[in-house]
Amino acid sequence: MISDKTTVDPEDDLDEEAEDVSADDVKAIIAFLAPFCKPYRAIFVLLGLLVLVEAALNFSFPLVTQYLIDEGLIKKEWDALVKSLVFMGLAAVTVSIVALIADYIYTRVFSDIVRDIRQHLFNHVQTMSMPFFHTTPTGTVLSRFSGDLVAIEVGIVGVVPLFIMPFLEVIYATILMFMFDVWLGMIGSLIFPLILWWPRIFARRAFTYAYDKRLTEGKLLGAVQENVAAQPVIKAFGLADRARSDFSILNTSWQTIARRTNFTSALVERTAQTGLYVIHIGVFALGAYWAYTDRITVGTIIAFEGVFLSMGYALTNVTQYVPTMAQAAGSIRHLGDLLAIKPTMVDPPGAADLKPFERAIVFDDVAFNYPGSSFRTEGLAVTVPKGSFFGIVGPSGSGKSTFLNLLMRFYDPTEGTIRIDGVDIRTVAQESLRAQMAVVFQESFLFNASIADNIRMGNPAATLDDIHDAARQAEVHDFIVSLPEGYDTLVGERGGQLSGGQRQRVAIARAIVRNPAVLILDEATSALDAGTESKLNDTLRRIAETRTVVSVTHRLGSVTSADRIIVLEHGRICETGKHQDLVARGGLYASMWARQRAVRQTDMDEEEEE
Ligand SMILES: Nc1ncnc2c1ncn2[C@@H]1O[C@H](COP(=O)(O)OP(=O)(O)OP(=O)(O)O)[C@@H](O)[C@H]1O
Repeated sequence: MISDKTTVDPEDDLDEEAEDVSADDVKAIIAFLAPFCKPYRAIFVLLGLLVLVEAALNFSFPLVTQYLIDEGLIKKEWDALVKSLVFMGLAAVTVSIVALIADYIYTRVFSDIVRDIRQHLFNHVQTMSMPFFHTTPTGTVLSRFSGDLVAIEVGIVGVVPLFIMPFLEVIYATILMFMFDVWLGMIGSLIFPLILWWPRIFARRAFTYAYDKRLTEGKLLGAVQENVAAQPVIKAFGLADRARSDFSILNTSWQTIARRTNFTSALVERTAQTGLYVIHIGVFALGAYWAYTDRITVGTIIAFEGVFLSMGYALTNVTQYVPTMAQAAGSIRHLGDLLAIKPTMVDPPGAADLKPFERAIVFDDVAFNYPGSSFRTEGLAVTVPKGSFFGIVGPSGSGKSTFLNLLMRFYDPTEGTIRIDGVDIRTVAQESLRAQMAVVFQESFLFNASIADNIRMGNPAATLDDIHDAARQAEVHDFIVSLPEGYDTLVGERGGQLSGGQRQRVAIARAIVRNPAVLILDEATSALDAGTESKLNDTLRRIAETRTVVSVTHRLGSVTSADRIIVLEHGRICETGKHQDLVARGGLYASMWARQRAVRQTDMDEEEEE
């Protein structure tokens, strides 16, 4: 089983060798698409029938043409003339109607299938555990939804008009050519090696260039993405000229590659067309001579001519579709790889819900290390009684957020257990565990929605009053009502329309409205000014009276009233106790406290001097 610790390789995004389709590729395409096509099988049967009707009518046209010319025009038989013209008229109308219905059906059904694949992929990503998101670059996941899905869409939307129909056309055209005249049929068949193999001389090179072009386009997009994200740094450090010149170098290299790619692609088409012309002239000259010497009829050479040309175009379509199918096959492989990744944090079969929190959270000699990381936390043995205010402090990188990751079961301990009211959290449904918790993360991520909606995400059942109340407690209500749109204000992408402190307070309101049994704060007040932080700390202390609060912080001032504080250093608990005890002990906590007080004193002195 592949676990979601496995990363999806971004290099897989492009398939240099994907200009051809092997039998395995075809099998893989069918195996992948079959479950998505299954719900539409009745429509596929109908589509197959329509395509066959269209093909059969197309097949009859050259035969009727031959009959019209030989019998109706050359022998001047009125009956034959009328019959063939009426048949042609009716057939043309029928073919047009049938083709139109088939077009409607296949475009509709294939867009349904692409929609289903996209939804399936999105649903799958929702099931992934946190290790997947920590180890897989965002761009890689995004490219599955953009480049790969587009390649699949282009591949499957083209399958009827660019593959199935031309393929049928090639079959019946070959039969007709031999029916008209075996020798002409044999000469006409020279078109197969010509169109199928000749362009391949250039096709490989064209494909390598196209691969280079896609790589360069990827780099260009990456450069634009980085540039937009880095605008504050670019402006502040005056890096615009450098950005322009870096981009221009990349853009010029794209232009060179694009020129080569487009010309080579044109060459591929041109060689096929030139070959077609050469054989066409040969066949036509020979046919004309044989018609002149009465070896074949005039109707035969004219009908043969039409069949030969349409077969040439059909073959060209099929050959040009092969690389499209190859790209789709590569993309299907990428999606298959992603879909094969299984979540690592799964609920055991029939896992019961965690009962409402009653007594205590216990870390029983827990140890953990991130996959592939040298950081290790161990010896975590703590008890957080219900209703307590629990502080976690320590230097940067000491493992504070890791403690929270374990508590929320984003990761499982490698040793020891975490129990809530005596129940190992690995044995209960994850959703029920997290339903009792609310978190304010270090990065206050807001969704691109209104402030009210962002707060409501904490609790979909919250009324407007609940939302206002939570915002009041988070010290952000006054600010929100001062905005022209109030609670309906859109916060922009990632909450970019708000300041860091405002975002943080909206995130705190989102956690409060959830009314959780356990409130988890990861540097929840880091972006706030001293005044707001102190008011918010009062709120958090009040909240802690009725529920459990686990707070990770650098600012020791926020945990002075904690019932218990643990001090982490290099992943281990080095001190534990209440604020006064820890200060009195004179260890790491005391020195951190002294440093923070000294900084605060200096700030206050400077303010007084001003
Ligand atoms: N997803 C991850 N994969 C691998 N290593 C990680 C991951 N997350 C954190 N680490 C590593 O684990 C160590 C502890 O990180 P953690 O975020 O728990 O520290 P912290 O005490 O919260 O730090 P800070 O105060 O700077 O937020 C760090 O060395 C970090 O590099």
